[in-house]
Amino acid sequence: MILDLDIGNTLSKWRLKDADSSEIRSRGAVWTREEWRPGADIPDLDVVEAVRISSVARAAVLEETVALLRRQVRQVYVARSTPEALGVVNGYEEPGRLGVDRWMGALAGYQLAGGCCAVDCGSAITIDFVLPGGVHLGGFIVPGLRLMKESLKLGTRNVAIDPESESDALLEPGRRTVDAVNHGIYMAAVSAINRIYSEVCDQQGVALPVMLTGGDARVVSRGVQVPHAVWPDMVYGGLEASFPLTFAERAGKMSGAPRVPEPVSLEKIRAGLAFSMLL
Ligand SMILES: Nc1ncnc2c1ncn2[C@@H]1O[C@H](COP(=O)(O)OP(=O)(O)O)[C@@H](O)[C@H]1O
Ligand SMILES: CC(C)(COP(=O)(O)O)[C@@H](O)C(=O)NCCC(=O)O
Ligand SMILES: [K+]
Repeated sequence: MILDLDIGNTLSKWRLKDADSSEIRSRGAVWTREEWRPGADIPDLDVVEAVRISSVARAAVLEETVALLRRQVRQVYVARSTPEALGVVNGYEEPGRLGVDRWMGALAGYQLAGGCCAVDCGSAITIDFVLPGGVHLGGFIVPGLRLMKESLKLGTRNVAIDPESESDALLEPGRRTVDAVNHGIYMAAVSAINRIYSEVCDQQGVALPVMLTGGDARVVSRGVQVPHAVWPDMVYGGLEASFPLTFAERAGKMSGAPRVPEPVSLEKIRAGLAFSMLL
């Protein structure tokens, strides 16, 4: 079995992948807000022959985790943001400072669709761009839905936006605090994504395929106007591409990769931007 770990600022996600059949056998998440207890809730390591890790937690947490895993698992691979990988050139002035979850997402997106806009809706919402030739432009970082809500300190942090709610309903002015907050932050997040996507495609003269991942991907998806795919395993896809272990992975296959819809034409994107400027 292969254990894939995606340690984020809010949740540490794991999945167990069968190295022979490529099937995902189990998955889970550990709430890791303030501190991550290495090893907690992680499946039985006896069956694990390799671990792949993407972590944006504090360095000490990662070190502790790796030390603990190394005692029981022979192969431990830790992803790092590098100046170049898999045909993608990191756009950061200091490539190592790009969040490794963003780098994994960008690599996975490029492997799947060529140039892409990779959006990760977690503690933060990150929006990264890779051009068809593999140039990563850098990206945008916006507070995530939960962070925005918490920062208001209005006691609404634990009332989540209903993932089934129509984005039209979320456009209406709220008539109680919880709705005003939920509708407000939702609009802040999706408006930012829609606008940023259009601006960058316009600047670069290319319509890019869009993919969304992260804990809030499903709800954010309802407000993203352009064609896009939701890809819960996008960060894991970057780990598979960076450290291919199975036959399928060596052939470039990432499990759970979605079909990515064709982007709308650049003319349409530009018309949309021009229209919003007139208002
Ligand atoms: N069941 C859930 N538990 C925790 N957070 C959830 C859940 N469902 C959706 N979320 C949202 O997902 C976010 C965490 O997403 P995730 O992509 O795992 O973040 P990170 O990578 O920053 O840890 C939370 O901030 C919250 O807004
Ligand atoms: C921006 C992030 C906090 C997002 O992390 P997440 O919301 O997935 O927990 C993370 O990618 C990070 O710590 N990045 C380093 C700074 C940067 O990417 O510029
Ligand atoms: K994120």
